Amino acid sequence: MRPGLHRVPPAAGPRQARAARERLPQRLYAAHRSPLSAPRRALRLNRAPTVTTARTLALDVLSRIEQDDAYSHIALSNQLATSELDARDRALATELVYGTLARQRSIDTVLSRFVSRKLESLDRPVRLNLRMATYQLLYLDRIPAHALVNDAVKLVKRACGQRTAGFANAVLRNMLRSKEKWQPFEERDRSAHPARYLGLKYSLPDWIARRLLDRHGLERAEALAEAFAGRPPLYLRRLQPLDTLPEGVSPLQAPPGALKAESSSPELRALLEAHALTIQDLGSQLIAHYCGASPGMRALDACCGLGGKSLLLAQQLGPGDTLVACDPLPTKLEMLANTLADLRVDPTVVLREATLQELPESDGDFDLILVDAPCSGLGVIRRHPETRWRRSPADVDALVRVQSELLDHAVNRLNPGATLVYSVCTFTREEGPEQIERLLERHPHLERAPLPESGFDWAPFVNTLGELDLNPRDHDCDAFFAARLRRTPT
Ligand SMILES: C[S@@+](CC[C@H](N)C(=O)[O-])C[C@H]1O[C@@H](n2cnc3c(N)ncnc32)[C@H](O)[C@@H]1O
Repeated sequence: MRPGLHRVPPAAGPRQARAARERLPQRLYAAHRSPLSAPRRALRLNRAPTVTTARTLALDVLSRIEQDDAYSHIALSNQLATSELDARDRALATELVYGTLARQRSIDTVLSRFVSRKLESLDRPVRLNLRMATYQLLYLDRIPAHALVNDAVKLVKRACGQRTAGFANAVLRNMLRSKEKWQPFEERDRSAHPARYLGLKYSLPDWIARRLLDRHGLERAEALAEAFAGRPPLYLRRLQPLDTLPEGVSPLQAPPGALKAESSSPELRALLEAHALTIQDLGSQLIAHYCGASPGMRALDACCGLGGKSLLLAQQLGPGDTLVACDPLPTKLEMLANTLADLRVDPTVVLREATLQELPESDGDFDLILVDAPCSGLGVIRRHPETRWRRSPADVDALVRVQSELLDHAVNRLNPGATLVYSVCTFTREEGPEQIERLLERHPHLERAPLPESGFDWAPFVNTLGELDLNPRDHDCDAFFAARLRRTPT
């Protein structure tokens, strides 16, 4: 272990710790599991295909996501790690997984016009094959239609036999002949039933479409829904000085150290492995800068997770300073410890395996606290498209309660004049601006804090209250909300 890095054992006994953790519903809590805890189970298709192709790999991943509640990015990266597909096929498999998940509602609407039974009653390999083939027909024009239909039918035959393959063939050939039925939404719904229109066109559950409409009105909600349906760029952050950047990687104007890559490459993967670079969305980088950490501060990253933001805070603090990074999930802290061990950072970093509620008094109070709270995650649905089908309005309500409890605990640990930054990767009003309004009402000694001196212009990223309000349409990054508050000096 490097000097300056202290791993601290859990603060509370197992029963106490479990009780604190149980305040967050297990399903939502697990949504932040680290890649290390991904289940590595065997293929579940009826018969294992003999040769792995982009489509068989994508189907296997889709099957795990549906059957095991796996997370798309984890299931896909596990499969790609053990496959020998070339770069082109890896890209196609990735496109098929994310596209089929992201467009699922639109796909199923069209597909069900050609299948007389309920789609849920079809065997999984048939349903997933039909879904993936429909995705390619509706949204990808570079793959010849007849070739992809033949391929889908062959895969159904291998998984379910000749008779079912005949059924899949009939469905897809019928679809090929009836292009007039390929539009999932009705144009007239745009004004009459805007939530359904957005939901069917951009493949969102109605309740999420309604949240966008309530907050932004139809024009802007549609622009945002369209942006959320796209694929996200690959953003990186420089962790260590580099003489040259890999091909296809270029620096952004702001914030400092932010990079954008055209695609992955072996050279890039080697730099990530060596912790010279890290993958981090532009929005997440901006939030870390928005904290305004500087030498002389005692800082707390209260929900540090894998430590995307802790690393930047650690790089901004000085020798003799302390950063406490706290999270109840040990696998995440282990990954953060591994990264920190490869970096030169000045402050002492204390990794605390605990909930914020369990953080011992002896850790003291802080000049800066970041609460990057568990949230509905709707701002990152481009990266985790299955999230939109797994969340419900009741989850948002439960998370709002968890967030306000975390914030109240954080407020109690602020030194006079200290800064509190609250952030979430979602766009619901309740988890964002309303959470802050209620916090300010509950704690009269809190006030809004000015923007930090970060060496770049904050204007493109903040609203009139100085809150970070990021989205894929205006900023080409995930949707994040963050607010910066200050405890009054006395
Ligand atoms: C949005 S994620 C944090 C992401 C992280 N800050 C980053 O930049 O990579 C929220 C984190 O909160 C943690 N968490 C959940 N309940 C918590 C609690 N009561 N106290 C502290 N952390 C909690 C989860 O384990 C999860 O890692």
